[in-house]
Amino acid sequence: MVCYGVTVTITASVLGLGMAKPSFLRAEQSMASDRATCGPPGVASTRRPDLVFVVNPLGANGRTVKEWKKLLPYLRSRLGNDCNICESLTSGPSHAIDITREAIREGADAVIAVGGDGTLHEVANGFFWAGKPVSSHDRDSSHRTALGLIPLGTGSDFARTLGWKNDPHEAIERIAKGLRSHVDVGVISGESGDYHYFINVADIHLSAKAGYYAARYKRFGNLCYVIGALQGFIGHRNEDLKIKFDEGEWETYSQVTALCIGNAKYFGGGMKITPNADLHSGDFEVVILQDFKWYDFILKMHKLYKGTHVTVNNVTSRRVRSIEVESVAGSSNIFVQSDGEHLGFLPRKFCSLAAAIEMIC
Ligand SMILES: Nc1ncnc2c1ncn2[C@@H]1O[C@H](COP(=O)(O)OP(=O)(O)OP(=O)(O)O)[C@@H](O)[C@H]1O
Repeated sequence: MVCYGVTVTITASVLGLGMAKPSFLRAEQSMASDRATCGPPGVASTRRPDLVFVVNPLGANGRTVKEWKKLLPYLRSRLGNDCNICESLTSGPSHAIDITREAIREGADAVIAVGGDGTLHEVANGFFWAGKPVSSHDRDSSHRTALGLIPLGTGSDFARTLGWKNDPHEAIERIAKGLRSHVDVGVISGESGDYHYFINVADIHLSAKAGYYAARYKRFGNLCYVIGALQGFIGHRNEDLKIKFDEGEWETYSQVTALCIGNAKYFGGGMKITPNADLHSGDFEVVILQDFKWYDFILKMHKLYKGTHVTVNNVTSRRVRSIEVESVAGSSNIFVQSDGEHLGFLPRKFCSLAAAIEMIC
């Protein structure tokens, strides 16, 4: 097995680069030190935890990898004595999914996304395969790989829900402490029968179209979301949508501008779009904006950032475990995005998977 594509070894113990076997995870069999700090506190272990860092070299328009390189000496000194560390740079979109699946199958203790929400999204997707959680070949059935995050992206919206600053040193401290907490994950299904997962916010129509365009302007930092929104407005029409909540009856929502499904609270570079979403609740907060005109966004922008928009006219908020959405007119061009990544178009179904991933918090 290749040690995850374009890979740089950090510790001498991280072996297996470009070799079929042994993999990097099997290479290190030494005993954990007395100062075991990379796993849950109080858990006695006879092995050093294996940590896989998945780095998007193009995250935040290249800033991610620059910051990461500066961080490496600190990472080595803080964790290298106690943990096996494997760094893996992604070679393109979706590569982080494959890296994560492989790492989990090989028994990694944690897979840590280094980058923005897109990288976190791909790593979270790597925890699943064909609708089921990925598990290790060799570790006992109680073993769970944890998901970690060093937020180094453009928006890094997921981290805001947890109150984390964009401070990589703080993130390394969290990893060193190794405290884990179960978080919910959303699963999206469509006509193709494939499953796709999200951990932050999935959204439909104008905001999803704006996100699609914003991705082209990441070089402008958070300004990309403004440019994306302006471009999204060109030719935009509010649409009537058919919605089914929690397997109930179909309801029609007229003139929907955007529909947002929050597993967490923020999107679009700091907009608190689903302010009551809770990663540990087992459900989503769904916020529907109806009949918004372009000037409504200007007038209500401050409310969207503060999360106080849910009480204004033409905004509905409700908690659901599942939601199915279709276009009334059968339009096949209503955008869907998940965690800021373009996913495709309606129809789609979204379900909450309670406590589906253990996250290093
Ligand atoms: N090596 C690569 N080459 C090109 N694209 C990549 C590569 N690795 C990952 N990607 C893609 O880069 C995209 C953005 O990554 P990421 O989310 O980390 O940064 P960002 O967009 O700057 O941050 P945020 O999503 O928080 O705004 C993702 O869609 C991912 O698929």
